[in-house]
Amino acid sequence: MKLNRLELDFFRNYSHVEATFHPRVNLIYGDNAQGKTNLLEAIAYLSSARSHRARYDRELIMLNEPQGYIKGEVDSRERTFILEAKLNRGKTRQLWSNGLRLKTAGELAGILTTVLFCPEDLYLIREGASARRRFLDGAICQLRPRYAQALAEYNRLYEHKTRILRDWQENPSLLDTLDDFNLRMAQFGARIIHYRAHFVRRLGEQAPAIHADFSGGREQLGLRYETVSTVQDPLGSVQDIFESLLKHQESHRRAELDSRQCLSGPHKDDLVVELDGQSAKQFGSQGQTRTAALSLKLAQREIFQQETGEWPVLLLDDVLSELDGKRQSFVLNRIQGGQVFITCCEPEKLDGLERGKSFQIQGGTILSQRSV
Ligand SMILES: Nc1ncnc2c1ncn2[C@@H]1O[C@H](COP(=O)(O)OP(=O)(O)OP(=O)(O)O)[C@@H](O)[C@H]1O
Repeated sequence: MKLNRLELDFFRNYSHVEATFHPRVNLIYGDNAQGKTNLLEAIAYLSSARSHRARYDRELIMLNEPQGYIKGEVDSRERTFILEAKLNRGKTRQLWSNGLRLKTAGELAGILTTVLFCPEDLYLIREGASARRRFLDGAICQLRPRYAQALAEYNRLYEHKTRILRDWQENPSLLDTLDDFNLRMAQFGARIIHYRAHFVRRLGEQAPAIHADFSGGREQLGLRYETVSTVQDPLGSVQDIFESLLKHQESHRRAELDSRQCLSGPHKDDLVVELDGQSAKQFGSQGQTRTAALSLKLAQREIFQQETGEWPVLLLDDVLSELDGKRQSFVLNRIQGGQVFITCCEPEKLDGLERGKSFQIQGGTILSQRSV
């Protein structure tokens, strides 16, 4: 998968820009607040009709303009696609693929897939378990639509059960439905654990090798999936997991009623990341946790490639700072396969680029571009 060309009109701070990209590495550089992230955001929007940092599409339209427009030429599945998105202030956005109007954003899936790494992802290792669950969920949803359905249903049940536990003392009749919610949460929870465990196993096959390359063989990355304590074998059958979840719910019933919180289920799962056998969260340096977080995303991309035969386009926003020279060189030159976009502020980083194209961004324009 690769993005050959991009055209933007009235998107964020770009009134009009056209760019032709390199099939491998594209380095987008410039001072702060010039439009580097905006460019990556436009590319990511073409893959999912969603922005990672805007809640509403109207934020993406240039201030005081009625419409914004994104157009990309993408090579994917041995064909060329022209993808277009028209963003309308006050109206829903419109999407096209090769001139045909798309009814839903879901129809974009598989044409242009992107894996985005943004500065917030640097905290993937250091933050609480919810950040790592989000990473797992996003990655598995990209590959398995059934997982997305199970997760949506589980979250819906979780919300309901949370309300029952919160209000049961004022309204005891709510407890009549608790067993039914527990049963259904165990059914969907078992599927979630099954998918997560298998995905973490795949990650565990890919990420350590990437991390070893990245760190010049100096560090060993280890991954462990932590789930509900009664689940002895998360890779086992969904039926066995289901029964273990029921047991856990039963043993926590009193505690849930007393604390009025939902304590049992995979909504408390974690992905434990270790470096040389020590918790990366507690002991990893800034550079090490960055490297580990990036290795996980790169592993996600490799798993996608193995499953579909296509490399997702990798969007790396501001990842080079705080990496030493060797680790920067890995990002610039040794990320396997597919197309990569990297933003940075320092023009010196260009010297480290062995093959690709660089774009200097200033005030929503491409001031200069150069191939190496
Ligand atoms: N809807 C919009 N209309 C016009 N300008 C916008 C809009 N949204 C954001 N901007 C402008 O875009 C600029 C920020 O661009 P962007 O986030 O791409 O910066 P950047 O080059 O990645 O900077 P940094 O290096 O600080 O991350 C800001 O000047 C902001 O005011």
